[in-house]
Amino acid sequence: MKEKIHKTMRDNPALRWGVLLLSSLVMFFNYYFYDALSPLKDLMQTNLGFSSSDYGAFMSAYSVPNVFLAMAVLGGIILDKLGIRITGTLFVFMMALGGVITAYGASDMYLAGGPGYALMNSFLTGYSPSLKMMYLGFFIFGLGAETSIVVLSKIVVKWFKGKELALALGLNLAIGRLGTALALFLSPYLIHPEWTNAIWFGVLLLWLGLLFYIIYIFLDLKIDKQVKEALPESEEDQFRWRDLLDLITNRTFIFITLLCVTFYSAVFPFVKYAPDLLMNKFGMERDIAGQISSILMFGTILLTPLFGWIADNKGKSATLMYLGSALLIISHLMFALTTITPLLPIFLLGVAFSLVPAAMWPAVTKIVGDNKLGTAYGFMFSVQNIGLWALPILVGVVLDASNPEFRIDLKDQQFKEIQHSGNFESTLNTKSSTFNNKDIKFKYVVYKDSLSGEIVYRSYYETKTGKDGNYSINLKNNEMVDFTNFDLLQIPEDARIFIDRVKSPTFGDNDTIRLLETSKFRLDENNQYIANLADSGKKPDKKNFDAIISIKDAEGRVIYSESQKLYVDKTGKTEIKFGFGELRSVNYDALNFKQEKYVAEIIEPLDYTNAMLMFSALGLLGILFAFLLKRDDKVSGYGLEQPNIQK
Ligand SMILES: NCCCC[C@H](NC(=O)[C@@H](N)CCCCN)C(=O)O
Repeated sequence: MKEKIHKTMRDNPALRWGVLLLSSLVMFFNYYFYDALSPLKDLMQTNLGFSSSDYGAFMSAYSVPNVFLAMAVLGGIILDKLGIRITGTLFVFMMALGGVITAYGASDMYLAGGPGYALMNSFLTGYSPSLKMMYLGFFIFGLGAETSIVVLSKIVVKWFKGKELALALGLNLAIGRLGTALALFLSPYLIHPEWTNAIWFGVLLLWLGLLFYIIYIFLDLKIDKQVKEALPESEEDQFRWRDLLDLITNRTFIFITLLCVTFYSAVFPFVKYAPDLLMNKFGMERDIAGQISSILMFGTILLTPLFGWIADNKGKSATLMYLGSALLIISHLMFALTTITPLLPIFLLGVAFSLVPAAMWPAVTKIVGDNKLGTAYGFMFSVQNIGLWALPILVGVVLDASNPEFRIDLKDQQFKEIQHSGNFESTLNTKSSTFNNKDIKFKYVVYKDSLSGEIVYRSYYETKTGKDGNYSINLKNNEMVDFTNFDLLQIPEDARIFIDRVKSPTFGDNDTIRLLETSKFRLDENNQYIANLADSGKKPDKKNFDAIISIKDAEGRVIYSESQKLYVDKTGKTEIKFGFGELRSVNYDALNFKQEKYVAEIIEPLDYTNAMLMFSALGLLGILFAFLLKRDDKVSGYGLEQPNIQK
């Protein structure tokens, strides 16, 4: 008798791949937010008063629920009981909520005593209210994020089992990793005019993720109806405590789990510090540091499928993991002990981060079998999170201990002298010789007062150190002003405003067209000014255009200049809001400092040597577990060196 074939939505390729796209985008947003704050470490230090230890503690909050509440395991059990729709919505919502709380904890509204500030200020008073609120936010985000990864993987399995499952899971992970890469790349560009915009953008993506998940729910409802009619309910991949017991008594599984925790602890927490390492050790600009860090992730997107193919078709998974662990040590040691171009260790790390995951996750299926896979991954995630929790804290503590005096608080007298002469001399106070005879970059920050921590002026300087780490600089030659409080500018009566249209995004000074030059302007109380371009007869050809707006004194010296996108209406009017664009330069002497009111500090580059040695030591542990795994495989006969695809 001919068997009746039930076609379901799974058999429609467009729908199946559409579901993959939806779930992968949620994964993308999850990974994006996880690393959106990594290029902002120094901004949390200057704007929120974080130390490196505070930053590390905040970053590790993600893993607290997964370690102490074993959320990755518990989430799996909840998923079995409540199903994909309720569990997924709950946990994706937690991510989005956690994102809002994190961003709120850094916002001006909160810092000005907004809701929750007093409460957070009432306990553990040694820690700032911002740190506590942001910790809570990242905790809730982590609570949602790890279980969401389990739910999203389950969705992919649901739609692709018996079809292109390996490819779909690979793409799902690749798109997630793209999220990390893009966060590292994009966040440095989103800090203007307000640095917290980079966090809020990540929050926006998380809510978009929730919307996509809700759209998916309708498809899930429909397919469940179809599958119920077609097939009896499968119990095989449900969580069972007995499976967990089997797993933790399996030596090979324990070795691969230990490799998982040591390996991932030397990568994900490293990424949290990578942009800051590049800015401090190599004096890079934030955007370049973000771009170079993101190469690591972009590289894995290309290389992981390649190594996955090798493991599938040629085998040698245990050897690949061994090799990956060795590369990890080499790369971290390069960062710790050499000043070789960071592109090389980043590239090696990218290869390592492709080799190990490509070989590891499929190898688990050989050790535990398909029906225990959910439990095995949940357990591995929970153990892995111990490393993701401990390492950021440890690295932060090591950084603070190795750089006890990297902030130089300027005494009143020194501040006055700088106001007068601009000159500043010092010697870098580190124990290593990393900063001798080297181009370094440091930051100069002036705060309104020590209590509010409100920044008046912040700029970056480059100089060369001598053989003992000594350096001198003229702080009034502001090389790159990052922020200034426009309200404090003293604008002379005879000042002129200039509006120049930027012709191309990669402009030089000759690539601009002057649209307006006038001395007849008045700024209102919000520093706004409405200009009429029709008066000058040079209306731009577009409604929205990139402009440089500058204020110069009668001698033509720039007092203030920033880039902004302007909008011109039909009548030629355009509204300029000073202080909202990307700052280009400010004249230090025009800042109306009242000397007795301000406090200032120099922030020197951090010495990362010890922190990187710690990552290298983790790599060493990884190679030990990879060796034990490879040796054990010969005895246990799981065939980790055999191709995954049996011909
Ligand atoms: N099928 C398992 C895929 C795991 C991929 C792995 N992700 C993790 O291990 C997560 N527990 C941690 C993610 C933290 C960053 N969002 C990966 O290689 O990304």
